[in-house]
Amino acid sequence: GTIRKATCADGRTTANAACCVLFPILDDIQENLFDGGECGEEVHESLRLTFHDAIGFSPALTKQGKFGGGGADGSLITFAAIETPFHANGGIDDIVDAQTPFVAKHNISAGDFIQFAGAVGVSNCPGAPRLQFLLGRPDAKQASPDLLVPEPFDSVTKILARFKDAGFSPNEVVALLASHTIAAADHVDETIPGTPFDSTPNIFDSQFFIETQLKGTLFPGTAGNQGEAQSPLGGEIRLQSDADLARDSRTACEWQSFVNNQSKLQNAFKAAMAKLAVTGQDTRKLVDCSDVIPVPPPLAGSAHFPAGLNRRDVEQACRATPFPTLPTDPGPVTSVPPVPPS
Ligand code: HEM
Ligand SMILES: [Ca+2]
Ligand SMILES: [Mn+2]
Repeated sequence: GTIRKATCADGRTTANAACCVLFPILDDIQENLFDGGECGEEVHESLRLTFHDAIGFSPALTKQGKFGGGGADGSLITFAAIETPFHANGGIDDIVDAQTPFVAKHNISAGDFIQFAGAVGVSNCPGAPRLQFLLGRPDAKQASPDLLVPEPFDSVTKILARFKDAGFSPNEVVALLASHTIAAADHVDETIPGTPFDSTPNIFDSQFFIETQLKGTLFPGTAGNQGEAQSPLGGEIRLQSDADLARDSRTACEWQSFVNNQSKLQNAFKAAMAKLAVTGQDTRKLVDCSDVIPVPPPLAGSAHFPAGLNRRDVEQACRATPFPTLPTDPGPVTSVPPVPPS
């Protein structure tokens, strides 16, 4: 049949007239939440929020006759008073507080807003895929139960079991963790807020998968923090869970496969995020508004070992395939600067 496009009030077009409501929200959040279209702190936190909202979904609990959570239903905003104090949600109150006025101001459910803001935010990051966005999640009726969000001190077995319960395979877990390429931690080591997980926290590249495979040699701040492992670079922080997933036989080869393979990285993250964003939702009732999401800028830079490090620093964990050959960044060993708060 003919593809009929809707022309919205401001002249922009989208596949479905129901999606027109999103353009004013897009403009508002780009300007007033993401500081004019940056891939910075608010984008990183908005992406983390898509996960913490969606993963509140447990068919295993439902089977026991308990409420298993509504998944990507906006409960983290609607029932913020209950969910933000959960231990694994540490620090999430910042972005919940920042997003709540936008939900109130626009005619959109909290569940839709969280996933829309995540998809728009990711589009500001060079090298990212253009994420899918479906519109129409109903309001959450109940808060998520506690203990469904993975912790950085959980074992690989526990993490994979939690994701399996929510519907995700080990390969999908690894793909979702590409999110940590545009990420920093404020609360793992409270003395060094804004410390990134890779050397390029504003670029959606494979440096996270390279740098997590390097031998850990230092703590960027204090030692002894729960859920932290040694990192290979000053100014960079490593989660115990990321260190373990990079080295576990169930996940190591998939982890390594993203190194210097931008198209696989983009496709796998896009597919896994499409699934995450509708966790617990009836997709037959949602409208595809993906064409409202901006096209991300292309990748800037290419895969490399950070200055001073090379393949001898790799802790090879995938037995099937050798680590890809990469150049070392020229120049003296440097320390990664923090993600500025804004
Ligand atoms: C094994 C699963 C995971 C664990 C244990 C985990 C743990 C963490 C921790 C501890 C932080 C630091 C929070 C802080 O101190 O500020 C963090 C940050 C982040 N996480 Fe994860 N995470 C996991 C999976 C995911 C997934 C699936 C996504 C998204 C799809 C995600 C997106 C992010 C982002 C974007 C940040 C950075 C937030 C910021 O820069 O403010 N994480 N994660
Ligand atoms: Ca990066
Ligand atoms: Mn942060």
